[in-house]
Amino acid sequence: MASPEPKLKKAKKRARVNSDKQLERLDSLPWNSSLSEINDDDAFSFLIGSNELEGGFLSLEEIDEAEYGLDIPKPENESEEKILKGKTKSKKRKVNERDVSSVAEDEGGSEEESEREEEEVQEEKEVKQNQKKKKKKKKRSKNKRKDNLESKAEETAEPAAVTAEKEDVDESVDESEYLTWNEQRLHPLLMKSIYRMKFKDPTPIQKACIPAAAHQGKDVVGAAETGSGKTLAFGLPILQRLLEERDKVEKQILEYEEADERIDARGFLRALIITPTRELALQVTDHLKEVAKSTDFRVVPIVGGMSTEKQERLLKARPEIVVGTPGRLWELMSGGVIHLVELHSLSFFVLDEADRMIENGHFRELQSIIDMLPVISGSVDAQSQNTENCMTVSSFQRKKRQTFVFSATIALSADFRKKLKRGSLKSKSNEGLNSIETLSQRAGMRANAAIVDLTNASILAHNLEESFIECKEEDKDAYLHYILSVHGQGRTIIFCTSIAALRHISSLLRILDINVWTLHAQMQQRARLKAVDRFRANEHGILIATDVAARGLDIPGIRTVIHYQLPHSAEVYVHRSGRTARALSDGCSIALISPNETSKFAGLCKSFEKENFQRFPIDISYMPEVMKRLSLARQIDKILRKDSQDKAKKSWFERNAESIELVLDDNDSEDERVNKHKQKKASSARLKKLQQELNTLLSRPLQPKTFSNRFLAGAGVSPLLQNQFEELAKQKLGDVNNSAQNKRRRLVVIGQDCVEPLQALRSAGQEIRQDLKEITEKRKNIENLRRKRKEEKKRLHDQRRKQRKKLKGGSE
Ligand SMILES: Nc1ncnc2c1ncn2[C@@H]1O[C@H](COP(=O)(O)OP(=O)(O)OP(=O)(O)O)[C@@H](O)[C@H]1O
Repeated sequence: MASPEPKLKKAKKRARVNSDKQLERLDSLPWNSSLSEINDDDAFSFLIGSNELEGGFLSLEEIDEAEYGLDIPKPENESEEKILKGKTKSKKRKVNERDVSSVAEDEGGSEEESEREEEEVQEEKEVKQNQKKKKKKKKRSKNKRKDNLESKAEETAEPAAVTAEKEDVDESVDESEYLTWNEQRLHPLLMKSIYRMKFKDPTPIQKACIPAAAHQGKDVVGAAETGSGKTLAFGLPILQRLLEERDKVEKQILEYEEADERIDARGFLRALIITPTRELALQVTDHLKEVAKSTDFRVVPIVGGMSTEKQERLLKARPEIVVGTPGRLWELMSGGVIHLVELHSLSFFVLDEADRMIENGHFRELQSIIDMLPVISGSVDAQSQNTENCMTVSSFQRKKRQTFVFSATIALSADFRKKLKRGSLKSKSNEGLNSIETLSQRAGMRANAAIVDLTNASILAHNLEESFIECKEEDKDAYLHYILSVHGQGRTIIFCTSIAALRHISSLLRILDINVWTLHAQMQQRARLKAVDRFRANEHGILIATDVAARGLDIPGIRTVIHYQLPHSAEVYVHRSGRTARALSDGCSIALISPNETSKFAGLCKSFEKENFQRFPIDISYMPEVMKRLSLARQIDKILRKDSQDKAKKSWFERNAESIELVLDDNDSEDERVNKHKQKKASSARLKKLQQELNTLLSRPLQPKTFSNRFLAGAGVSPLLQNQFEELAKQKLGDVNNSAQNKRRRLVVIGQDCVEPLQALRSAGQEIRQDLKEITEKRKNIENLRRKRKEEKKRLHDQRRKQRKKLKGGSE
């Protein structure tokens, strides 16, 4: 056996090499193994003081130092290891050393040895003096921190809501209004944010997820209706545990007096949150930033459509929480961006809107990202992999990490609800790779994950009133115009399935002097964000969007969602409709259903287990006027479209000619040129005339056909309508030529006190509630009738032909 002295010296030397920055850094990590000595049985006990924690944090043994480029000296025996555990134990260490050297003395050491000892004592003195100097310097800041921590320690004994850092909390906050948060035992800094955001109670999904995720360290599969606060259901546990970790480390410094001050849990990627759309990633980032405002944790979005260089710069600052879309994340990961590749520090992996992730266009990149994650011990996937592959998965790779999988519509995916009820996500071997279960397992979801399904049978938000309008395809524009002009209150989103339809209606509505913003995937990211921002800023804004806006977009005050075209799946319908009736508010959705969408609609109703939807009430007396305006708008649109197509065609020719240095000859004959000129003039005159006509119509309120001026002074005219007419009188209607000004004035509406669609729907009552079975039945009957008529027609036709043939044959 080697004598203890040389080893001791070696170790001491190493301990003195605290100028080695990397080592210092590792020492200061919150998962420093020295901390786990507090309770040897439970490496995490120092974090939460109990054994209930099942994962989420790393201990030093779990880090692959080589991956961090850290050259960490290997301890040769236990005593040495203790010394290496840093300055925090220098006091203990000195006692040990003295013991060891006294043993050496007893054993009778040589002169050389005693010289060495003298040297060591001298060195020790020097170190001591330095430390004393440092100590004085540090004392003041330490005392300050001690005060903070002591007060925090006292606070943790009390419920969080009562004890939130009082000095920082706005005095006007009445904490008694937030008592329901007590059970969640959230960190005072998080409670501070909750007070600021005025969230009086946790939502049901938050109530269910926070204890499991934050206090028991469990993985979570969460399903709850749209707008139910799922972001914070995973966001709060992440921040809670990062804060707990930070506090424990700080407490640790206090306990070990000479501990190194440079405790910095920052600088490692701790949480990676993946969302299917850029807007959602940005929104989740903002939401988490808002909650993390009082902490020093950084949240950064990594999404496509924005400068990669800028995002790389953001990542160089090593934020703890990254929220991103699969495409850009994978681009940076595969490009070797260090912060995204060093995933051994990752404690949380979140799939928001998980069911969307497994659809085409996301899955491949997501799978690649998941394959980059270190394998977790205890995960369903690891269990199966270990048996097959135990030689290749080394122990350091098996990390503790929590996986959260959330969506409003998880339960709609095949058999998922059954599995949720069974309480197991284990997939059958024959299931496709792109199922949520397989994905979750690959991401390291453990078998004992908490499964929280709070969705009701219909999956739809409970504050949502749903309705539909049955109409011909070509009448959809008229009904849309009706809803926006007669009711147009609050923010409205109109969803289209195709970009062509989006362009068509946005153009028509703009001609009808209705201000709209658009949002679709072919737009530049900057324009997309601008559209959302402007929509958000306008109380009565109208956004026409494709399904890029269907998921997650959280804009308060959206009162109405209109499905101009039905989506391809029930999930998308739920998410689209879920842009309204969020959190504590209500809202309504209106689906415009053309004859060839009826069976799709019936299918939707079936998946939501809904027998009946309400028919949206229409006052048909407005329709003649609506149609008149619409017809003018369509004509204008046609002319404008043709004009812009001609221009585009012309400029295309010119551009191409230019690129091959061709001088374009005007081949048209004189007659043709004159003709073209005449046509152009006629079309612009017609355009002007149509615009004038439309402006005249738009300059007065939309009137029902039966409306008569003699009712103006009488009862039955609402104050609002009265007001509008009075204003109209002032405006001098004759001045219709001043169209630009008129446009800005935008006097829409209204004969119904401008009731918003939800109100109209509610006040229309039960009478219009329509049994869907009845609708389908009716439609079937109509189709049968049509078929019979067709058959009859054919039969008659054949009969006549036969007769003619007969007659012909007879005459011959
Ligand atoms: N405890 C709470 N009390 C009141 N409002 C809350 C609470 N928690 C979150 N909210 C608010 O509710 C809104 C919806 O939250 P969030 O976007 O997280 O819903 P979601 O369940 O993720 O919806 P979706 O499924 O559509 O993505 C947000 O504006 C959020 O600020």
